[in-house]
Amino acid sequence: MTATTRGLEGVVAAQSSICSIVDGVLSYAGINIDELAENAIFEEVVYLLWHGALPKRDQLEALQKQLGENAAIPQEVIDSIRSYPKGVHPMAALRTAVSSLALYDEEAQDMSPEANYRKSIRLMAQTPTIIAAFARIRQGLEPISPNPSYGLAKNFLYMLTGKEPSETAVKAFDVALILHADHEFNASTFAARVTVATLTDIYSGIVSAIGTLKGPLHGGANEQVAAMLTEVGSLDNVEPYIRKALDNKQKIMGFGHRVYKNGDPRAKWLRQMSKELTAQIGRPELYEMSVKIEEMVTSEKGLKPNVDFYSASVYISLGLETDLFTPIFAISRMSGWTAHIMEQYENNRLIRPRADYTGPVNQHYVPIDQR
Ligand SMILES: CC(=O)SCCNC(=O)CCNC(=O)[C@H](O)C(C)(C)COP(=O)(O)OP(=O)(O)OC[C@H]1O[C@@H](n2cnc3c(N)ncnc32)[C@H](O)[C@@H]1OP(=O)(O)O
Ligand SMILES: O=C([O-])CC(=O)C(=O)O
Repeated sequence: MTATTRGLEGVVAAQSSICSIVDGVLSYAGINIDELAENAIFEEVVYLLWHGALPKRDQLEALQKQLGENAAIPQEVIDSIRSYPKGVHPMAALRTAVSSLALYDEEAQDMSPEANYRKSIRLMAQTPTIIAAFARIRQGLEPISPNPSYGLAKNFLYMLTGKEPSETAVKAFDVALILHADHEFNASTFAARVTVATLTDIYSGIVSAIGTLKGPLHGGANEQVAAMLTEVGSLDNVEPYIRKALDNKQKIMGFGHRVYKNGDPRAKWLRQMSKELTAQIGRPELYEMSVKIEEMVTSEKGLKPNVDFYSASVYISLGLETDLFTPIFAISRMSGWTAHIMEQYENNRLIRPRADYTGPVNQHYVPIDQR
């Protein structure tokens, strides 16, 4: 048997033509993420991940129309969301609600590529609606129906508040969605691929992915960064807070990465957005604290911020509740998860590694009274 690689570090598990990370450069279907963040809208990126090429105008308009038309969720799912305990984490609510979508999807078990594409559209369109509905229901408010004429970013912000979001907020949110859309074999995407490689349905793959993204070592880190900023509280407290955390060998959330050792190319975009947006809302200290944390963690540990670090202050600036940060990541990553699931089905082989057994050997069954 081959040597064990802890955490599968550096292991190439399959071929993929969706997303690459080469020498620290992140590209979707060969297009540098910087160009996409600068020029694209999220729906173009969704199309790019699903089809491997940017959409022409009519193709983009068709996708936007399909996403708009499919954004409403079945009444049964809304009713079930009403029954969830109000205090549960929104990622747990999302995981359950996405699972229940499958119960009302007549195509849930149809494994044809066409049906899986249609389900990908529905999952992409309905995820923001589920999250916004849960966020309102837990506050005792009525959910707001999606507006089919709005883009995905605008619609989500609108469904949360019932108010037309500002252009700045929509643009910032859209860029954040682009930056989080895919990241080759990250843990949640890999979980989705392992799941569907048994030839189970797409919903099962997405439920695995949501459960995996939730963890604080992965997508859950953005919420933890927000908690850290609150605990730090002031610029003066950064030094003692981070010193104590490092002395106690605590992980500083939003730092480090399995693949990027010289910095995450998405972080600079979020850093700049954090600078601008925190100034706009009159809370520049959130950015200043973040920069000071970065300086300290980088100089003491050599660790750079990942995508989750500055996204926290960006989302705080957009007025979003902190426990919605990871579900927002899920909205974006739904595009990548579904792209990877469809790619897995196209060229499937069961994913089944081996374990290096380290337990006792040559043991015997001992009757219960003699143990
Ligand atoms: C979207 C995303 O998923 S991005 C990642 C989001 N997660 C986080 O931000 C959580 C904080 N970061 C981490 O826990 C890690 O850096 C991970 C999980 C992202 C990557 O983990 P790995 O590739 O396994 O790195 P690993 O844990 O081996 O780190 C190497 C060393 O750096 C340390 N280290 C890594 N990240 C951090 C951190 N954020 N704070 C402090 N020390 C850290 C480790 O403790 C380890 O030290 P050691 O060699 O003395 O034991
Ligand atoms: O790739 C990873 O390990 C985590 C990550 O940055 C992502 O999923 O965006």
